[in-house]
Amino acid sequence: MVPRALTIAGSDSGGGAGIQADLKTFQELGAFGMTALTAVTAQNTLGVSGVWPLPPDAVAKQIEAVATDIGVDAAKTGMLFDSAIIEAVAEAVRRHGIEKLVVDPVMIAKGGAPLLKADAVEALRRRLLPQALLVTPNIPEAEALTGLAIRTRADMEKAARAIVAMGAKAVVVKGGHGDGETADDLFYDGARVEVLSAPRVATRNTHGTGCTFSAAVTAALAKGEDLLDAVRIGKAFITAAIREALNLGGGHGPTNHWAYRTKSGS
Ligand SMILES: Nc1ncnc2c1ncn2[C@@H]1O[C@H](COP(=O)(O)OP(=O)(O)OP(=O)(O)O)[C@@H](O)[C@H]1O
Ligand SMILES: Cc1ncc(CO)c(N)n1
Repeated sequence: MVPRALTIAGSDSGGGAGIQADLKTFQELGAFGMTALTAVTAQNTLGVSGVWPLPPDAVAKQIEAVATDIGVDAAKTGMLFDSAIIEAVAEAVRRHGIEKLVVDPVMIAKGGAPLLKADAVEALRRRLLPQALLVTPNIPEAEALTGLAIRTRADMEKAARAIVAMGAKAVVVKGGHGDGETADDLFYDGARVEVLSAPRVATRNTHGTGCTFSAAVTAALAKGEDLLDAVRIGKAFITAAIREALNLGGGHGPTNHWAYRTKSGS
């Protein structure tokens, strides 16, 4: 069987984040990629200059079109923009029985542009998290979801436990925004805590790191990996992509989506 992976996310014209990052990652990992577009952004490495959301019905219809014909082994969500789109996605995921769902709770782009309305955090928490196999917040997103301040490893774990208590089966709180020697992510599935660690790369080319990581986990899940193995594959994929970053644009450049394939083992 061909592994089938769906991304429900926004378009990044710059190609480093959003559905573009997701499709490239799916392809690199040998999963057949499909998309349900939530919004179009005009964006490059310097920032976001425009956002045009799609009607919630258009998002639901895209999910229905692919789920009822091609089938979905695993799906991820990225930029969802507002609570009406979140409601439509939550309902479509439930109706089509998509069980391997990775929720990347995208809120703010690297340059500070909002990709989710402030009043939609509640809808994310109430409607989508209970359906998630995995939620992948960065530290500011974990703080917004839980209301906790996160400074230490113990704080990351406390937030992870709170997110699982909201109904998600598992969570990875990503430590990319820290400043230590290593970029450490904390995994919790209601039973065990695992820290995934990689050397921190000194670079500003980190546009789309979160999208790429969650897409790699989704592709691995579509291929039948179990959850913690899929998260480890995601970590290896993003670490290679950051280490071999492409120096494109004048701001936060994209990661290198082919590095895991071409550089692994080196
Ligand atoms: N400089 C870095 N060196 C190594 N790993 C990093 C670095 N920055 C981020 N990572 C890793 O990349 C993954 C994505 O984490 P990050 O916190 O950057 O996501 P994010 O903020 O959601 O990204 P974005 O919003 O730009 O898509 C995590 O595994 C994190 O540890
Ligand atoms: C469309 C889109 N989704 C997600 C992110 C977060 O990196 C972004 N910058 N743009």
